[in-house]
Amino acid sequence: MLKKINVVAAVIKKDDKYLATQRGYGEFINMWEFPGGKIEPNETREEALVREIKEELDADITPIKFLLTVKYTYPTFKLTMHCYLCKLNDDITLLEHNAYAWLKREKLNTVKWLPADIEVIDYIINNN
Ligand SMILES: Nc1nc2c([nH]c(=O)n2[C@H]2C[C@H](O)[C@@H](COP(=O)(O)OP(=O)(O)OP(=O)(O)O)O2)c(=O)[nH]1
Repeated sequence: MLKKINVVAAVIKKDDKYLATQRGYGEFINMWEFPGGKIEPNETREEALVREIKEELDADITPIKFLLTVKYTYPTFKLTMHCYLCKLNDDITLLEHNAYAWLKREKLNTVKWLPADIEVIDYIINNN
């Protein structure tokens, strides 16, 4: 049995652009993602989102609405990722990532996303 990982991801939109961040460590280093991370026990998804963005980007966000849940099986784990549209209330400081980019909808495909994120990109392109 593959282990299961439950993650929240913040789709942060400012004007007509979306925030993409480039992983700075680990197995998927240099691939792009929506910032976020694992949900801890006794934490709501919204609480996990706010905590993770504070930890990773030193920024305060407000979750606005649930977008979609993506399920993806990696070679070593099964990922469930809950994605929320969020508003950024701060400037960001990269504490764990290598880089960030604000991408318009038509430029979302210009970075190398983690495989699970392709479905999120398709969702954004088709629902905005
Ligand atoms: N945050 C985030 N993780 C993603 C995305 N797409 C995707 O496949 N993942 C995977 C990569 C990681 O294996 C896992 C999330 O782990 P994480 O590394 O961000 O979580 P974390 O900070 O809580 O944990 P850790 O690395 O400190 O162990 O989900 C995404 O868009 N955002």
